[in-house]
Amino acid sequence: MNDALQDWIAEARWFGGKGRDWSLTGTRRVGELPDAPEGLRVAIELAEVTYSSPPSDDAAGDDAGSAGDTDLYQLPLAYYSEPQERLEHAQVGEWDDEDFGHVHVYDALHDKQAMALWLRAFAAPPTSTARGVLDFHSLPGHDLDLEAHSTLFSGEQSNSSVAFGEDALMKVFRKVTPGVNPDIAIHQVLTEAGSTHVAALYGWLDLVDEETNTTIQLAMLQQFLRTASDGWDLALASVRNLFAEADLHADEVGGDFAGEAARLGTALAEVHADLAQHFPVEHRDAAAVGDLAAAMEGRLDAALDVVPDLAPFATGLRETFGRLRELDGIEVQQVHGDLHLGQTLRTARGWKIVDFEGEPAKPLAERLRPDSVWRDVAGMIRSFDYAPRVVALTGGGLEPGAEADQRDYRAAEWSARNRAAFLDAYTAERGEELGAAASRLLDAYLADKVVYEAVYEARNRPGWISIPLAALGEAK
Ligand SMILES: Nc1ncnc2c1ncn2[C@@H]1O[C@H](COP(=O)(O)OP(=O)(O)O)[C@@H](O)[C@H]1O
Ligand SMILES: O=P(O)(O)O[C@H]1O[C@H](CO)[C@@H](O[C@H]2O[C@H](CO)[C@@H](O)[C@H](O)[C@H]2O)[C@H](O)[C@H]1O
Repeated sequence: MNDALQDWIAEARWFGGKGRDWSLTGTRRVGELPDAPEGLRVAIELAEVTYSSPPSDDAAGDDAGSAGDTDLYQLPLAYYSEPQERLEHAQVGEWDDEDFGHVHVYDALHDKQAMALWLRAFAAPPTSTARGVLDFHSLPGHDLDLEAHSTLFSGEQSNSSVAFGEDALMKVFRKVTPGVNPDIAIHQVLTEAGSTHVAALYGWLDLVDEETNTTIQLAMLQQFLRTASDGWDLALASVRNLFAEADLHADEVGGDFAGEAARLGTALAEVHADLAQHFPVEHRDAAAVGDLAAAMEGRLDAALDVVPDLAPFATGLRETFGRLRELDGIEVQQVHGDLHLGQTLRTARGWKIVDFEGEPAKPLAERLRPDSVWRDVAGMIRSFDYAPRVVALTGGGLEPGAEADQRDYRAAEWSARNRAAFLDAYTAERGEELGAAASRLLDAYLADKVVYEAVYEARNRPGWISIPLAALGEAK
């Protein structure tokens, strides 16, 4: 196998197999972009990664699989006959290619020349492409700016996003699976329903894979919310303002977030209503709710192996999950599935919610399964708990002379204030009170999310493991 390609995948921030033993067991060229200039070929490869060991554990929502499992990753590559100095930072390697001869290979997403081919293909879908069938779809109602230059986003992402000028944003899905991509399906439905809470979908790219007789959704093109502010950043700024004025209450400080939290609650309720109208709403009977409780208990069992510090909270958590068994049944529908403040963008025209892919580590079938709306509500509420704790942990904004316990008091006040504003607005928009059954469900989803976070932090940000543990300690 191609060692350069394997090394490059291993280092990529979107590669989800880090920390496991794996190897590149195959690459398949599934499509070539038409109309490349002389000296350049641009192709999409599917790389098959095979794991040689099971994951070290199997905890809380992390479906890393077992030995022998494979994942497919999408690699758009630019093949140049001559080296490209301007693309040195995006170099994959240099080798003899069966079709293209001796080539200098670069990550195509960094290359403005290569990305222009994608944009043109969306604007005027080619009838066929060399190898495989790359099927470019465009929704009516938006003329793409074909002069726009591409810029690759640099954030920590599980996929790769490329902005085209100020006009459009293309998200290239990295780990791909045959079948419907929920991000595309949900954006399409919400765009066509006229929702004001998502970035409008402009188009998407399917691979009609003749070898396996399946369709794989490769990329999504949507409205670029260029001037939007990230909800997480806004929340942190609000907390810092509060900490800098330790004598004042959250509602007395400039930058109070409660109005935004309420608008977020309304936006989420509107999105849930649109999703309920356009995707199936199902009833889960008491037995199915028992299965939900059992799944949460199972995730806790697995999490205890990874985070032994969860042990003192296990009995209380089991009681919270067990109380689900007293419910007669619940309604489920299409939801976001992985909602937190980092998935929200504040624009001049209100809040937008992004990334409807669900938890990327979960298998596709699970991500498409209807779930309770309270999963999304719980996700946001956990974010309101995280924000002040993160500011405190990272030493943010404590006024000289202020006591840490005063700051902790303020932190709890900030979380409670925004949780209440969000929840009140959410239930008001749905036209219902938070009844006993909903409250029980919300508590269970909150507990399930904290358990998930303990594992997530242990694996990814051990310095932050105190955040979910402290939340559990205070709830005890
Ligand atoms: N339409 C958009 N306009 C501007 N920024 C966006 C848009 N959609 C997402 N983003 C930002 O791009 C980043 C990655 O988006 P996301 O959909 O969460 O990708 P991933 O699936 O890789 O996690 C986030 O910081 C998000 O705020
Ligand atoms: O954005 P992703 O879909 O990859 O979600 C994962 O990473 C999130 C962190 O970026 C993580 O969220 C947790 O930390 C957030 C602050 O960084 C906080 O706002 C969330 O409430 C908290 O759950 C998320 O759990 C994980 O799935």
